[in-house]
Amino acid sequence: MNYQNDLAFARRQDEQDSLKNFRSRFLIPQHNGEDAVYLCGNSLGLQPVSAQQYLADQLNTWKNLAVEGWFQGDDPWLDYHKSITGSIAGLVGAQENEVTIMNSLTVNLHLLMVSFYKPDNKRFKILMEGGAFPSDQYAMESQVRFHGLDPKDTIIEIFPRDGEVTLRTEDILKTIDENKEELALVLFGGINYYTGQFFDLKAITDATHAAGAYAGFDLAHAAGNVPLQLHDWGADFACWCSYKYMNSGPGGISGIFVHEKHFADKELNRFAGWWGYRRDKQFLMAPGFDPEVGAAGWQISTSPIPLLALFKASMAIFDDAGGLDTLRQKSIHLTGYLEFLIQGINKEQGEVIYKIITPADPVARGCQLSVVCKRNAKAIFNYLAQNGVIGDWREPDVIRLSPVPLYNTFEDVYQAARLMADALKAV
Ligand SMILES: Cc1ncc(COP(=O)(O)O)c(C=O)c1O
Ligand SMILES: Nc1ccccc1C(=O)C[C@H](N)C(=O)O
Repeated sequence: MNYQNDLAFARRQDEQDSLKNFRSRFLIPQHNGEDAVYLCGNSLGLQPVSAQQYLADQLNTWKNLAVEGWFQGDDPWLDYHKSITGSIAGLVGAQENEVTIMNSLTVNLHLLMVSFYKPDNKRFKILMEGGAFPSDQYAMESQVRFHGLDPKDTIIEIFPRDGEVTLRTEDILKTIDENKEELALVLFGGINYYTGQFFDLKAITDATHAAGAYAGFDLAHAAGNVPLQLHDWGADFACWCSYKYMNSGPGGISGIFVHEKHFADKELNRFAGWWGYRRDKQFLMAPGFDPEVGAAGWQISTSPIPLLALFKASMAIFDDAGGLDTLRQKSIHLTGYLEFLIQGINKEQGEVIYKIITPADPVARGCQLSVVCKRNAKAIFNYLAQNGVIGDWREPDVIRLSPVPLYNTFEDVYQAARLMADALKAV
C-alpha cells in the first residue's frame, strides 16, 4: 500500500474501512474529554459496550432462578461455555470439540504439562524460546523440578544470533533436530510478548513431531490477533488468555486446545475434577473419573459464569466481524502504517531513534510493533502517555504499540506517530 504521512490520508482510510462501525461497539478510554489513542490490546483489550448487558443478564438469572440457573432459562449455565467455544475454535483454527475455556493461562499451562510433559530417562528436555514471558519460564522450571529434574539440564532456551533480535526459523528447527534423542516437549509462544515475533508454528510442529516430541503453544499474544490453524498443523495442545486481543476483561477466562488425536489416549495424565466428567452422567456422582470426550474433559471446576458472560459479549462482535480474515487484512495495513510513519520519523532525524525490533514481514508479526527508543526512552514513553497515547513499556527501553483492527483507526496510528515525532522535540 502507498501510505502517506498525512491526516487526510489516514481519515480517508478510515472512511473506506469496512470494519469502521465496530469501533463504536467498544468503550474507548478518555483523555482530556476525547478518545485516547489506545494501542494496548496486546495487554488488555477494550470493553465491549454490550459487556454490561451480558453480565447483567446473568446477574438477573442468578436473581430470578438462583440455583436453577444451571439447568433453566434461555442459556442454562451448565452448558453456557458451549455457546462460545465454536467462535473461539474458529479463531484458533480448531474443531469445536478441541477447545474449551477454563481457569487462567498459567494455570492451564501447568495442567496441560501434566498431560504432555512426562519425562523419562530418555526423553526429558523442554525447548522454548529464550525471553519467553516470565510466567511461562516459572511454570516450566517448577514443572521440571516437580519431576525431580534440574531446569539447567532440562530446559533449552533458543536465543537470537549475536547482533539479531528475533529468532530464525532455521535455527529453531536445527535446535529441535539436534536434541531429538532427548526432547520431550517443545513449548513455544505463538507471538513473543517482547519482540512481537510471530513464529512459524507449523514448521515448529512438524520438526517437533519428526523429533518424536509433543508440540504445545502459549498463544496469549496470538489468539484473536493472527490466523491460526491448530488442528491442521497437528499441534498437540495450546492455551491462551482471552483478555488481550479477545477482549474478555481483566483476568478473563483462558482457552485451551487439545488435538483430537489425543482424546482416546488413556496414557495421558490429567488432573481431574467433576466439571470435566462426561456431562450425561455428571450428576450421578459416581466414583471413578470418566471424562467428557474432547477438550472439555480437561475442565476441573465449575465455570465462572460472569467471566464467560463477558467473553461471550466479545465473541459476538468477532462473529459479526466475520472472523479473523477481514480483521487480519486491516491489521496488516494498520500496523504497516505505523511502521511507515515511524520509519519516516527516523528518516527525518537522519538516524534510527525508534528502532522497530518486530519483524518487518507481516507473516512474522501480528498487531504489535515493539520499538526500542535510542534516546530518552522513558521520558518519551511518559510524554506519549501524558498526551493520551496508551501503549506499554517493557524494561529496559521498549515501547509496545498494538493497533487493533476491531477498534483502532488509521487516525489513531497517525496521532500516535505524530506525538512520537513531537516527543523528540519536547523531551
Ligand atoms: C505469553 C504469556 N504467558 C503468560 C501470561 C500470564 O498469564 P496469566 O497471568 O493470565 O496466567 C501472559 C500475560 O500476562 C503472557 O503474555
Ligand atoms: N495480565 C496482566 C496483568 C497486569 C499487567 C499486565 C498483564 C499482562 O497481561 C501483560 C502481558 N502478558 C505482557 O505481554 O506483558
